[in-house]
Order: sequence, then structure tokens, then C-alpha cells
Amino acid sequence: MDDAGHIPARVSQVHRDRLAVLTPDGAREVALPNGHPSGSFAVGDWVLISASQSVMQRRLDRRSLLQRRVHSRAGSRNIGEYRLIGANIDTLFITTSCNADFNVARVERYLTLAHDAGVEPVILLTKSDMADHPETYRDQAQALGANLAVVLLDAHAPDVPNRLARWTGAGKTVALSGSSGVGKTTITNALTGIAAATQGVRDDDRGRHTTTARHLYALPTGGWLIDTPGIRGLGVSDAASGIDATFVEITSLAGTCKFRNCLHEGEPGCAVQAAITAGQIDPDRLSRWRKLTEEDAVNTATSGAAMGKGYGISKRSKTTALAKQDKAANKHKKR
Ligand SMILES: Nc1nc2c(ncn2[C@@H]2O[C@H](COP(=O)(O)OP(=O)(O)OP(=O)(O)O)[C@@H](O)[C@H]2O)c(=O)[nH]1
Ligand SMILES: [Zn+2]
Repeated sequence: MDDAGHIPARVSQVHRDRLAVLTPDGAREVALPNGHPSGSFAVGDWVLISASQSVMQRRLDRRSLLQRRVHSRAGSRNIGEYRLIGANIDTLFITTSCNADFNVARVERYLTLAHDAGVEPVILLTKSDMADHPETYRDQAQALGANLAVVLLDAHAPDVPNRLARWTGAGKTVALSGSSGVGKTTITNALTGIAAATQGVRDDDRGRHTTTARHLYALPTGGWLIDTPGIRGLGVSDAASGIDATFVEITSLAGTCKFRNCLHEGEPGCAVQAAITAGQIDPDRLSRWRKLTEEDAVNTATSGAAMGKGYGISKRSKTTALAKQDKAANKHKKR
């Protein structure tokens, strides 16, 4: 296609029939040509728009895509469809606070989501100023990965932009995730320098500001921020590689168990159980790994390959294509 005269723009909000985009000249709204459902676009997508700046021409290839599966029941069938969280993201800020919101199993689900999409996870622990012993939260988070970045924050403190500068530099995109009330809006305000109450935020029944829509902001640093509404019930599906990366101390050992299909449940020669006995692996991590792995297997089976995970980038179709190539190559050899 001839892209001459078209202007790159970044999707800041997805509406039912149009996209809000940011261009070098400022914010615009562009129409979608027929045959482009808005559900196939994610906040953070790069698109080309017409020189008149009123119509979307085409979406550029994605570097990464964060998505989650939402379940609904249709009769006896468990239907899963993918919700796009954001595209072209470098870092996922997993936000939780130093209080009852903190839950390692939930953090592990977010880690799986990030690893599965090839996005670097960073754990932000807010409300450090309200906790008697914030370090205990940091230590529990750090135990989830030696190389994992964990940041203790008072989201109201003036040093927030500096503390997060490593991930918000020019050209970098971060997505902010976490439950409702953990401080996402407060962090967004700190990073953008604007009160987000004016955009993408409304008051809920109790008069609190609640993030209602995904929104992309251009930061004064030259980076980008995607704010996501609180996600409830983050299910995993087709995320085996994300789980492997999240529980690397377990999955890296699995290959050394005596039996290839070892379930690490007490089989002889199990390297994982040996590491637990030696105090090198936390048995709770093994239980949570097992739970996520089982859930992933069930959901992956019910979703089937055709449900369309990876709109735009499909791991599965890539793998299938490679497998087919291999088969073809082997056939060729035999002849
Ligand atoms: N003391 C303290 N209060 C905080 C901190 N972070 C957030 N808060 C307060 O916690 C409440 C919720 O913060 P928000 O930033 O609105 O949370 P949110 O994650 O955007 O919530 P949703 O919009 O519902 O998704 C507000 O009253 C904030 O002022 C923090 O680090 N320390
Ligand atoms: Zn084993």
C-alpha cells in the first residue's frame, strides 16, 4: 500500500465507532473505514491516518500485545474471548499496595500475563507510608524473582517520577495495572503532571474517582503511559510460556526430574521435590504453579486455537507454521 502522505498516530482511546489518537499536531479523533471493527484495535496501537487526519488508514505491526481472556458461559459451553489491554508496551507496572490488597498469587498472574507478552514486569508497592513494615511487602515481592524490579512507593510523594524514570524515558511505553484503589490514578497524575480526574475518570456511587477506560497519555519525559481500569479475576489461558518464566526456579528444574512427565508430586528422582526438601524452593510456590498450570490447561483446551488469541501476533499460528515446515522438510529428506 502507498503510505505517502499518511501520518503516524498512536491510539489513545478506543471507542465503539472511532479512535482517539495522538499525533505530532495534537489529539484527534479518526473514523474507521468499513470492515475495521474497533474491537480489533488496542490502546497503544500505532496507525497511519490520512493527511486530512480524519480517517484511519491502516494499523502498523505490533511489537507486543497485552491481553487477557474473559470467560462467559453460553449454555454449557465456556466461551473465552480475548480483551486487548494494550499494544506496543515495554513495561507492565503491576501495582498493589502495602496492605490487604497485596496477594502474591494475584501478582503471579500479572507476572504471567507480562512474561507471556514479552513485556518486562515491575512491581509497584504503593502506600508504603501507611504500613508499619513496608519492607516485609517488598521482601515477599522480591521472592517472586531475584531479577524482578520491585519499587516501594508513596504515590503522593514528589519523587515518584524520578523513582520510575528508568521505565518512562523517551519512546518507552508503560502500562499501569492493578486492582481498584491501589493508586493508579495517583501515579498517573504524578507522571503526567495533569489531574486525570479530567480525562477517562468518573466518580463512582461513593463519590470516588474511578478509572473507567483504558487511556494512553503522552508523558513530559517523551514516554507513554497506558492506564487500565482495575482488572477483576485475571484468568490465564494459553500462557504456558508466561507461567514457565514466572516460576522459573521450578520450571528450570523440571527437565532434570527422572521422569519426563514428572508431576513433582512425590515421584522417585523428582528434582523439584528434592529442591523443596533442601529449602531451595518454597512449597507454596509449587502449589500456586500447579494451580495456574491446571487452570491454563483447562482454559486453553476450552478456548481452542481458533479463539484468536494474539490478534495481530499469533504465537500459536507461528508454532503451527514452523511445525508444518519441519514436517515438509522431513518428508523431503525421506524421499
Ligand atoms: N497514603 C497514601 N495514599 C495513597 C497512595 N496511593 C494512593 N493513595 C490513595 O488511595 C486512594 C485510591 O487511589 P487511586 O489513585 O484513586 O487508585 P486507583 O488505582 O486509580 O483506583 P481506580 O481508579 O478505582 O482503579 C486515593 O484516596 C489516594 O489518594 C499512597 O502511596 N499513599
Ligand atoms: Zn519432578
